[in-house]
This record gives sequence, structure tokens and C-alpha cells, in this order.
Amino acid sequence: MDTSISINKLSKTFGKTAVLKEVDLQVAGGEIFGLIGPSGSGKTTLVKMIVGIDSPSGGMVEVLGKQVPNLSLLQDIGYMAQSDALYPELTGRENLRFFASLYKMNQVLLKERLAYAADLVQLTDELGKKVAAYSGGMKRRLSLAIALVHDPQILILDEPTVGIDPELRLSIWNELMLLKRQQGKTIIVTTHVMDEAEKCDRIAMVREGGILATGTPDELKAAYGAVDLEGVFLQAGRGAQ
Ligand SMILES: Nc1ncnc2c1ncn2[C@@H]1O[C@H](COP(=O)(O)OP(=O)(O)OP(=O)(O)O)[C@@H](O)[C@H]1O
Repeated sequence: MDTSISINKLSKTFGKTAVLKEVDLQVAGGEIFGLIGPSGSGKTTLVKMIVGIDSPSGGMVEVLGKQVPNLSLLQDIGYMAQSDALYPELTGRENLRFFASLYKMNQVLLKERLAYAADLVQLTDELGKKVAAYSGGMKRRLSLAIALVHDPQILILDEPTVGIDPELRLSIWNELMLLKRQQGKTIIVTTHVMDEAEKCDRIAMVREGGILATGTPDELKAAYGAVDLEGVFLQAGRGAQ
């Protein structure tokens, strides 16, 4: 598989604090790649640099062979931020339509994509309600639908299933795996949920702005002598102290 995302010596400092320290990472096309690590380790900062909504202090990100930021990449990337950026006074449908209108799509495709995205997150029957009346989980689901609506080649999802019940979580993951298998999408997910990390093809363990280890779930378990990823996470933490 071709490299979809290439990160070279990426650094980010806020004031005097180094939040990312010369991170190198390659993500192949068509893989589900998980970023796991403690709160504050730099996962969100890293994905924001990949999307191009924050600029690095050093180093470089390339997506599909183009250096980020690049306007032409907007069509190729679907981003779901950790905090929902929605218009509360608009309905779910109006929010979806608004974000979809930012992309190149004809009316037929637009209608099809709106229906697909709403169905995927099981919001079809709630689309007429104002987002102000949505629960936290419904807002997360709408944000995920927005990230998917323009059928991007790359999905970058920052804690996509927080506040979503286990049944829907499972169905969203099944769909992500289908998108990868059938359409070769590249998907980056940050998560604190180890059974979600287990579903990724490869994982990077992020600690204090660096990447401690990268590998398949099984490779990481073997490397840390752990029976599950929970154990890998804890072992990695001890090693980093
Ligand atoms: N705009 C900012 N200004 C100053 N510090 C920041 C800014 N954004 C992030 N940080 C700091 O960078 C560090 C990494 O934050 P980041 O949100 O990337 O962590 P994270 O791994 O995504 O955490 P979580 O799992 O809680 O989402 C934290 O110490 C955070 O306080």
C-alpha cells in the first residue's frame, strides 16, 4: 500500500512547552491507524497538524503526497474534532447540508450522501430537530456524519465514540471497517478505549509528545509482554517514567 500520511520530525511548542517532539510516523493507504496515549500526551495536537488546522513549529506533514496545509486536500479529508463544532440553532439536517455544501457534489449525490451519513449514525429520524435539543451523544453522531458526508478518502476521527452507547459504537466500528475494506479508506482514530484500539490495523503509543512504539496490536502485546492492550498501555507508562 502507498503511504497516505507521512509525518517527518513534526514539532509543536506552545510558549516554552514542547507538546510534540520530532514525531515521525507513516500511515499506509487503506489502514485503520489508532493513536493511544494518556490525556495531554499530544494526540489532538498531532491530528490537528495532519488536518492542517494548526501549524507545526518544525517538521512537515504530507497527505496523499501533498504538503499540508493545501486547499486541495479539503475534499480528501474528513475530520471529526473532539469538541463538536455545530450550529445549535439549525436542525441536524441544516447542519449536514451546510457542511456538505462546502464540497463539490451535485444535487443527486448530495441527497444520497446526506441519507447515507444520517443513517450510518442512526440520526435519520432526528434530523428535523434543532441541534440545541440534541444530547451529547447525538451531537457526536452528527459530527461523525458531517466528517463522512463528502466521501473523503481519509478520515481523521478524534475520540469519535465518546458518549455513544455500546450498540451504536459497535455498528459505527463495523462501518469504519467496511469503509476500509470495500473502499480502501485510510482512517486515523484517537481513542482511550482499548477494545477500539484492538480493532485498528496498527497503533502508535503516544507519550509526552513522542511516539513510544508503533505496531499491530499483537506486535505491541508481544513487545511489552502484555496479554492485552490495557497491559501495553500501563507497561509503556511505567517505562516512560
Ligand atoms: N492552544 C494551546 N495552547 C497551549 N497549550 C496547549 C494548546 N493546545 C494543547 N495544549 C497542550 O498540549 C498538550 C497536549 O494536548 P492534546 O490536546 O494534544 O492532548 P491529547 O493527547 O489529545 O489529550 P486528550 O486525550 O485529553 O484529548 C497538553 O498539555 C495541552 O495542555
